[in-house]
Amino acid sequence: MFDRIEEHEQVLFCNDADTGLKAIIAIHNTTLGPALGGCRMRPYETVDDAIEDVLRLSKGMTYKCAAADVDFGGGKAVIIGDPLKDRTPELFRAFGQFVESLNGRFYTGTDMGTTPDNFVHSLRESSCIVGVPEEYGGSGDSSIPTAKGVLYGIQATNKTVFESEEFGGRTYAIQGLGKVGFKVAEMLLENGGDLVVSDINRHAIDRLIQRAIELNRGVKVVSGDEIYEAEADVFVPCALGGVINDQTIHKLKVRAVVGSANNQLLTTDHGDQLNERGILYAPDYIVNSGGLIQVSDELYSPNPMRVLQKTKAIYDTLFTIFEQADAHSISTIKAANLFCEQRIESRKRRNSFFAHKKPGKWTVRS
Ligand SMILES: NC(=O)C1=CN([C@@H]2O[C@H](COP(=O)(O)OP(=O)(O)OC[C@H]3O[C@@H](n4cnc5c(N)ncnc54)[C@H](O)[C@@H]3O)[C@@H](O)[C@H]2O)C=CC1
Ligand SMILES: O=C(O)CCC(=O)C(=O)O
Repeated sequence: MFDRIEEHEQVLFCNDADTGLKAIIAIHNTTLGPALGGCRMRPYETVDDAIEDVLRLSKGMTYKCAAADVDFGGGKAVIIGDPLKDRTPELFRAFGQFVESLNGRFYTGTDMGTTPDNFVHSLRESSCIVGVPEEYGGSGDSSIPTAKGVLYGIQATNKTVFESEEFGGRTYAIQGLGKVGFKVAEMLLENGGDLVVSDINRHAIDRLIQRAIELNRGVKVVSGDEIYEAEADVFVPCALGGVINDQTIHKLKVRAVVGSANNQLLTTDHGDQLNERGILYAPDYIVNSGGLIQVSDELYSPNPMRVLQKTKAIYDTLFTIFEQADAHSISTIKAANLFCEQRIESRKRRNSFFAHKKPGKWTVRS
């Protein structure tokens, strides 16, 4: 196990027989601050799959925090269970108790399979819960800034590939129409984009079709694997990770990949392969950092305008990464990783300098 967790600082297995909670919390790196990352719920086939997912996701958060320049480090949690059946208040309370046991080393909120309402129950047990509804003192649904960030990412990518940041006149293949994907799809439709979409949940598809009718637009629905070979300009993965892999990469007909899904590339090599195929990859953890930007901003008094301003920076950060990749003839994911690793390294000195006791620095809610 120690070989497997490599550079991760801590992995906590949480087991509560009464509520059926089986969760894993992984803290990857706390150089920049306490770990922060959402909690995913999935009916993982094996515990091994859950471990793999939480290790990859928490590492991604370390890079995401560095890219977004926030005072948090990388962590993430996964709950092994079916979001359609197992999301009981008791289970989320038990989860909150485990989060609290980490004594401020880990902050969490929503991710795939969970909603802000679920964490209202965790909040009864822990002060380290972010992104709960405004009426509970949180910053609310973090998928809203995440989706806006994806739109900024698409603009920057369109400008680089098509020399115009306009959304209209282009076709987007969106995989996953959940909290983030639906909002992205809706905004693209509103701005003249054409859509090819897929989701394993029929209800999610029907909801988008309904919205398209309201907007006097149409959407093309494809099933499962067909999304990879869709005739589109941009692939927008908004569901699971690892979707750019040996089986899918040769199917892509798009000129760019920009989406919210965490860990879209199965390996860094797949970033090189996209590069070789002339497909511009906008690194996931930069594009999807809007939610992190919002929840990390809970350190300060609420200000949605400030969050929007910080989310807009995704556009500029992407240009910096595209330029660095170009200048050094490396893939965009390698350029992004280097950018983040240098930022973490430069902060080590700052964070090791003892100034004075700052009890409030990471107090999200007193
Ligand atoms: N919620 C947020 O603010 C953030 C989400 N992300 C990432 O974005 C992705 C989506 O997150 P959410 O929208 O919050 O999740 P969600 O659980 O609300 O939605 C996911 C959607 O993907 C669909 N889906 C699952 N497997 C699929 C497949 N094989 N093909 C097509 N559709 C499939 C589900 O049916 C669901 O509609 C995840 O990878 C998540 O980690 C990243 C940053 C922040
Ligand atoms: O969006 C959130 O609530 C936290 C950030 C996160 O987990 C993510 O960006 O994947």
